[in-house]
Amino acid sequence: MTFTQNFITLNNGNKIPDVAIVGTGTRWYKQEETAENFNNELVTQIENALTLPGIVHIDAAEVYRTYPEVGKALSQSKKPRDEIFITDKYSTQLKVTENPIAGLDISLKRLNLDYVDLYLLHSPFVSKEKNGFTLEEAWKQMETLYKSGKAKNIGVSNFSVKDLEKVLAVCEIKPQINQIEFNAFLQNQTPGIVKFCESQNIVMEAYSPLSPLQKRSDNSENDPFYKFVDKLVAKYDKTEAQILLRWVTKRGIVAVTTSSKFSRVQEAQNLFTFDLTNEEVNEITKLGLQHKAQRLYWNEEYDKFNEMSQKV
Ligand SMILES: NC(=O)C1=CN([C@@H]2O[C@H](COP(=O)(O)OP(=O)(O)OC[C@H]3O[C@@H](n4cnc5c(N)ncnc54)[C@H](OP(=O)(O)O)[C@@H]3O)[C@@H](O)[C@H]2O)C=CC1
Repeated sequence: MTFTQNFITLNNGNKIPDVAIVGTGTRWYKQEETAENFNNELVTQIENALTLPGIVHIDAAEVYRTYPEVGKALSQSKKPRDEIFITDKYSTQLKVTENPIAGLDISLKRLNLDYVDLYLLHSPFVSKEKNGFTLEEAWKQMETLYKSGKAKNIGVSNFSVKDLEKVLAVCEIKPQINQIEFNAFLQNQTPGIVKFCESQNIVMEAYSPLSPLQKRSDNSENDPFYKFVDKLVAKYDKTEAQILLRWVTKRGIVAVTTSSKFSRVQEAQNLFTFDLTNEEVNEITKLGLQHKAQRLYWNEEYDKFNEMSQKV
């Protein structure tokens, strides 16, 4: 079987692989980085992912404390650098390094890289009092990194319309990406964000794309959403996860997933061996919207939007 991979073109003309197959947050995330909690399982998972065909997209962040594992796996891989797409994020919420410019310099050294493919501000929760710089100043630093070539693309994460408007008002380089929580049970992390990003040509990345599988009610077998997904599983001979990831990509959004099982990492990289019809995509959207919002991250900040998150 020939391998195919899909890409989305960003607003600067660069391309991004449609799925990130190893997110190094969530199940791999650590509170602190010590020799004792070095995770060999994660190294193996990334090493295995790097043997897969095509460009392998890895999602990292300074706050995940996984640079030692990512760095080790990269150093042992024979995959050429231009077949690896590395995303990294500057931690705005919890101070790890002084500012984005200092942060990326440190992570490049630690990962033994000359550049990352995508650098994101991890959240919009930045203030002069807490961080020593404003959101607008943080974005200016991101632009400096872009111009220096240390970040081939730059973007943001968990940004609302209001946050993006602040950046758009001062930017010379528009964010290429907004990485948000997105899945059938949470179709707008914050009010109107999906349509706004589409109108601004800012590509979205969906973390927690498999939320409907991660957290499932006891009587889900009678639920029309899962019944429809199972019908597609039988029709295409794919897993539930592949159906839901493919739906995200059919919505024009990059899926950011992860797994402790290599078979699932492989399934995610082999996502483009089938297609969903427009009717099927619309039906998943519609049945998903009938669910109440299921938000797994940034609850304190965004639970207030739960009702609006399932209105598009
Ligand atoms: N910018 C941000 O603020 C955030 C970014 N992220 C990024 O996104 C990445 C992915 O997020 P995450 O929420 O983990 O992504 P997913 O929604 O893809 O969930 C992955 C989890 O789903 C499980 N899973 C996979 N297939 C199935 C299945 N068929 N049934 C049940 N469970 C299944 C996996 O378990 P198993 O290991 O058993 O396969 C794994 O623990 C993170 O690692 C991080 O890099 C995440 C959160 C916030």
